[in-house]
Amino acid sequence: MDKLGFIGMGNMAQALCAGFVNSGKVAAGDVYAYAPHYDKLLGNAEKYGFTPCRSLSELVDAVDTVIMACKPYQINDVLVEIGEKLHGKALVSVAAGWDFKKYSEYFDSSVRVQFVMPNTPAMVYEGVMLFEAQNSLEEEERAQIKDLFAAVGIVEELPSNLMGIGGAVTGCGPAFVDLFIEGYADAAVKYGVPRQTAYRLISQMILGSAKLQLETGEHPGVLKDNVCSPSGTTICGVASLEESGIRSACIKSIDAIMNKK
Ligand SMILES: NC(=O)C1=CN([C@@H]2O[C@H](COP(=O)(O)OP(=O)(O)OC[C@H]3O[C@@H](n4cnc5c(N)ncnc54)[C@H](O)[C@@H]3O)[C@@H](O)[C@H]2O)C=CC1
Ligand SMILES: O=C(O)[C@@H]1CCC=N1
Repeated sequence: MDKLGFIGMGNMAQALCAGFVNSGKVAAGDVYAYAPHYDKLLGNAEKYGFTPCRSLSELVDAVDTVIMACKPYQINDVLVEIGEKLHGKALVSVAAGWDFKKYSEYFDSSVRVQFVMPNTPAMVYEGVMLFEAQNSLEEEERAQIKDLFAAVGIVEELPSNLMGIGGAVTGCGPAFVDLFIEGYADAAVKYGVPRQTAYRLISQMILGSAKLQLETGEHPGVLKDNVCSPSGTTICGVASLEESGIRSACIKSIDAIMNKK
């Protein structure tokens, strides 16, 4: 993989591009991007150092590996326009729902396809990069692409049938955690903590709690029990969250994604 081209330069593409370039895995000069609003693309090109392209065709001609990072509903039109040009290239798609099977309806094996479900913490190298096991990349090329994505987070391989639920939890999940940060910051502000201090304290608390679970491998219930002193304050908060059905709310949020038409 010498040159990398993004189709779409929105939130997810920017997180990946920033992570890839800042980690030193790819030189900014080897990254290209196309998005329909050229002025906006130019602004991002200045910010991240990639080369902006005026058309999809110009982008595909310039690169060896294409990262499909526009909205899922836009992909059909993109493929109608430049599908033929993708023959002989590697196509890494991060669009929800566009898995290997779906691309097989459009391409024969001359387009080498890999579906990856990333998440926005890639921007700070703390992402989760889910690789669909079924793919048609060449072995060495896949190892290189995995290595690239490993620069922005952990890489996990999942069978096709688990990519949907995996992506629901890790791809959408950052937004749910952000709601949690916002909610607890509002509570802290209510009791007098300045807002920016509140965000700093709460985000670090979440980061630390996640790290503690990852590094100890402890069951979350055990870690929760370690915070709840008998007759203490935490157990009162836990009881209140249980009354609000916190775990059920989490499960229902994923049901809502899985049942989306
Ligand atoms: N935002 C996230 O956290 C995650 C997003 N994804 C996937 O990434 C993809 C992009 O999502 P976001 O970055 O959030 O969306 P976004 O709306 O921020 O970005 C979409 C980009 O596509 C461009 N675009 C629009 N029409 C186009 C066309 N016809 N041809 C080429 N580019 C076009 C837009 O100008 C924009 O740059 C989606 O398919 C989504 O499923 C996957 C995992 C996480
Ligand atoms: O909301 C979305 O459609 C995308 C897919 C995963 C995260 N964001």
